[in-house]
Amino acid sequence: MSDAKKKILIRGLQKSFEKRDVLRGVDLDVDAGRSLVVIGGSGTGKSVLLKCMLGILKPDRGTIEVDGRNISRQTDADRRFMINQTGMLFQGAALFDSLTVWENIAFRLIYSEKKSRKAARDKALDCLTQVGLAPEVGNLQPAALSGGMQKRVSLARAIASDPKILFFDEPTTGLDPIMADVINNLIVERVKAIGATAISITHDMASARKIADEIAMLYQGRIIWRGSPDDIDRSGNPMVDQFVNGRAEGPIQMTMRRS
Ligand SMILES: Nc1ncnc2c1ncn2[C@@H]1O[C@H](COP(=O)(O)OP(=O)(O)OP(=O)(O)O)[C@@H](O)[C@H]1O
Repeated sequence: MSDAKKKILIRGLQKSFEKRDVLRGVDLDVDAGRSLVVIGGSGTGKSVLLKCMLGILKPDRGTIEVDGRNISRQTDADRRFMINQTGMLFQGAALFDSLTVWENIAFRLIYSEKKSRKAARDKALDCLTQVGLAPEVGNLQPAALSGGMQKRVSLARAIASDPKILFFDEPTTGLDPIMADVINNLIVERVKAIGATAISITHDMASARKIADEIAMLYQGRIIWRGSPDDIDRSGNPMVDQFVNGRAEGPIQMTMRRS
């Protein structure tokens, strides 16, 4: 597929904070309808990369194109363009405690898309069913739910607007391995069902293997390897190998910063 057909095309992305160069020229792209997972150690800049794509952080240099439109200048129109086609599952589920479950799912439908409460509630309950929860759950407060149920609700909220792009930020953090697998399966199923393009960031390799069509590894501010989940165990890259196998010994040295 030529670059012009890419859903998201990132070239030469740089972002620094004071003296710390976090992104040093990231090149990354994803075809429409594919699922790309970015892996990398703690503090390598995965969240910074995600925030640049979401329009929360402005890159210092480089471009981010979505459907051929450069959104890296992050004008109000660029942000609206992204918000209108994006759903997001946040690391900590990030549900509003003061709203019921269905109101959380329907929030954007009511306040941004101006749907009636009835239409938004119907859609929210449908989304709840899609993530394997009974409609009655819609009337509960988020605090009454387990962590796994909260993630399901967060996924229901992410898909409620039928987004063309879905972002997943550490979707399995805080879940036991079995619930993590349930969430991974749901992500794969729902992303395929709505035909969205998905970008996830995680350091959970089990999750990456499950939800990715392609995995890219971020290290020292650049993408150092990219390939299919089947190829990652024979990447031939010592950094990838160390990360995938979770070894303390190897070329990647973890540094502890003292404040
Ligand atoms: N707004 C900011 N101001 C200053 N430094 C920041 C800011 N955001 C991120 N950083 C720094 O950028 C680096 C990368 O952070 P980031 O959160 O992207 O890492 P990460 O790969 O997502 O890590 P983790 O897996 O632990 O969440 C860190 O050193 C962090 O302190």
